[in-house]
Amino acid sequence: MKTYKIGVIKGDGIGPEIVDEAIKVLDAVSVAQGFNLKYDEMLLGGSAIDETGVPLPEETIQGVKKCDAVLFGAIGGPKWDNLERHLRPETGLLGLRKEMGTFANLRPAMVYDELVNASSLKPAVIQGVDIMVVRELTGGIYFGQPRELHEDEAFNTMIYTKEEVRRIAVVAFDIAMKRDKRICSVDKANVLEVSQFWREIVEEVAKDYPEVELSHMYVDNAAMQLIRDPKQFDVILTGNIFGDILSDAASMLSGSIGLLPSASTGKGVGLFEPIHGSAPDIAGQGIANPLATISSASMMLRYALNETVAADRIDEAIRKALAEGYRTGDIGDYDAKEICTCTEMGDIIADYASR
Ligand SMILES: NC(=O)C1=CN([C@@H]2O[C@H](COP(=O)(O)OP(=O)(O)OC[C@H]3O[C@@H](n4cnc5c(N)ncnc54)[C@H](O)[C@@H]3O)[C@@H](O)[C@H]2O)C=CC1
Ligand SMILES: CC(C)CC(=O)C(=O)O
Ligand SMILES: [Mg+2]
Repeated sequence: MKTYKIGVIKGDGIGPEIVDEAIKVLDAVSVAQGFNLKYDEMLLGGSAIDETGVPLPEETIQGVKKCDAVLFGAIGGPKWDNLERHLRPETGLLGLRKEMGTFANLRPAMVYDELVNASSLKPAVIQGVDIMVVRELTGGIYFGQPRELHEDEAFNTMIYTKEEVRRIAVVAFDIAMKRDKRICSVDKANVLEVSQFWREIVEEVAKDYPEVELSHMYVDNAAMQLIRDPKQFDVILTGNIFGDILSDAASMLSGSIGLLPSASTGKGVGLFEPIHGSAPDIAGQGIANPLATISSASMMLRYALNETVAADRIDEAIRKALAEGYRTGDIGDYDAKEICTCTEMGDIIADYASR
């Protein structure tokens, strides 16, 4: 029987709760589909600081390299807020992404038909929304040097090399070729030189994809257009910080940030994680929505392990649960038959996915 080695990083806050549910679902589909998953748990973020003194232990850096894919929850929280920057949990995640070379963060923003009433936007505006945000993940202002914090001033650097822009643009164009063949590249080229540079390179790459329609949009307008008329977008190609912000905004089309998954791919092993953070405000209460993480596990099966039938089973199980009115509290105001805990939602998806 085929066996895959999965790195598991539960993290902090709601991380352990939501990852446990994703594992439950993975176990159910792997039995149903006849393959084995072997899990190797690793530390990152706040829990790593507590146990080892650093947010990204060497053991984790080495451990992920030996896996077929890595499933990740989320890190961070107020407990670690007063540490110096290089010791903060988030630094560990940035470091891990860099170490793994996962420069392409794919963040689908889709609206489930079953949840068209879950958004504060009109159903006519959001029904059928299916956007793929392609976010550059290992460059830009989150990584640029110099970066310094002093008493009287502080600064960061937004920097992109030609190769960094080219390779993420290629990913976006390749994805667009399998979709509606439309890319909107989002930047701030009216103000930032780095965005002018970004545009020029994206235009260069576009020459190799004559079938793809390329447009450009400033990020402030893009934030507005996402809410005004999201269906105008197919693939959104953008940099690290803009993609981070726009994908959180796009989650409100779907109804909750607790629904949207992501896949980070690039040079080797992929990292699969929900787009949200560790939600310390609801951690430990059993009310987190595990669907974003369960969907991330589905992306892992599809993109990293090529287990497409198992991934389809999970996606269908999620739709079925939503269609039958099962809701966690974050989407509980809309067409709910039953409000579920995090664990109950995991049980339902695992059950449906295994049938
Ligand atoms: N990938 C990661 O590990 C990320 C970590 N963070 C970290 O997470 C911590 C909290 O950050 P926030 O800005 O509050 O963002 P957040 O995404 O953790 O939470 C924002 C809001 O969404 C809600 N929420 C998030 N996930 C949910 C889920 N699955 N089900 C139901 N509700 C959910 C939270 O309760 C909160 O009200 C910080 O330490 C931050 O640095 C933030 C973003 C990404
Ligand atoms: C916590 C940060 C390192 C990143 C972030 O917010 C994200 O990737 O969504
Ligand atoms: Mg974010």
